[in-house]
Amino acid sequence: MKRILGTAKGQKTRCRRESMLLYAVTDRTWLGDATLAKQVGAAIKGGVTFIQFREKHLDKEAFIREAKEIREVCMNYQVPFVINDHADIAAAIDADGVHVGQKDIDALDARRILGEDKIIGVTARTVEQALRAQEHGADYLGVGAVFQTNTKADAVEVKRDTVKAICEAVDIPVIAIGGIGEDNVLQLAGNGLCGIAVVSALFARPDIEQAARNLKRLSEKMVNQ
Ligand SMILES: Cc1ncc(COP(=O)(O)OP(=O)(O)O)c(N)n1
Ligand SMILES: Cc1nc(C(=O)O)sc1CCOP(=O)(O)O
Repeated sequence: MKRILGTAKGQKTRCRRESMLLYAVTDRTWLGDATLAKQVGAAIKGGVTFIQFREKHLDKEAFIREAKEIREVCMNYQVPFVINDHADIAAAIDADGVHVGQKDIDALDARRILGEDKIIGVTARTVEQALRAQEHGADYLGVGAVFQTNTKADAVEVKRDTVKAICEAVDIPVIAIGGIGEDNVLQLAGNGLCGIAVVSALFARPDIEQAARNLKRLSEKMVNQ
């Protein structure tokens, strides 16, 4: 199947702004009897535009097996698929890219591992981190936590002024993450964000497809307000 993300060298089309509108980060906490592939499928059907596979408690073998399964789902729907933290695994399974934090490998090293065509996302919590990530070849930034969250134990709050300053400082797309839900997404309007990244507002919900539909509509409104 044709990949949507294959680009000529140097072209900045690895990561389209529209793809950043509703970014879903996986989490098995609320799986129940479902499979993650099924949940991700429902999220995409509802309008999710980007998937990050983030699984902190799987051993390497299970991680790779599951990541390959989710990659297939994303390929079928032509939705970008990145792996959290592990650039080597992203390369090994031909994911569309990797998302790395400030405690992970640098974007420069991720680029060396993955090559020119892959997406590299970086977490930034200050303007300095954002500018360095952009200089080092990041394709987009995740900024958070913009609200209180129970999903990431070591999340650190990022103030709204900082979100805005980061969006103004860089040219690459910036998305917000952390505690975002239908009730507060519109509070993020006016900061220059390209979209939102969510975990529990999708995967903890009984109807993931409907939750995605609601969040997509609100995210579009937030970005355009
Ligand atoms: C889109 C997005 N933004 C931020 C993060 C957080 O990354 P990081 O700081 O590396 O923390 P962990 O995800 O590894 O706990 C993210 N994953 N995605
Ligand atoms: C993966 C992640 N990173 C964060 C950060 O602040 O960098 S917060 C977070 C979890 C976001 O989960 P929820 O949408 O359920 O609040």
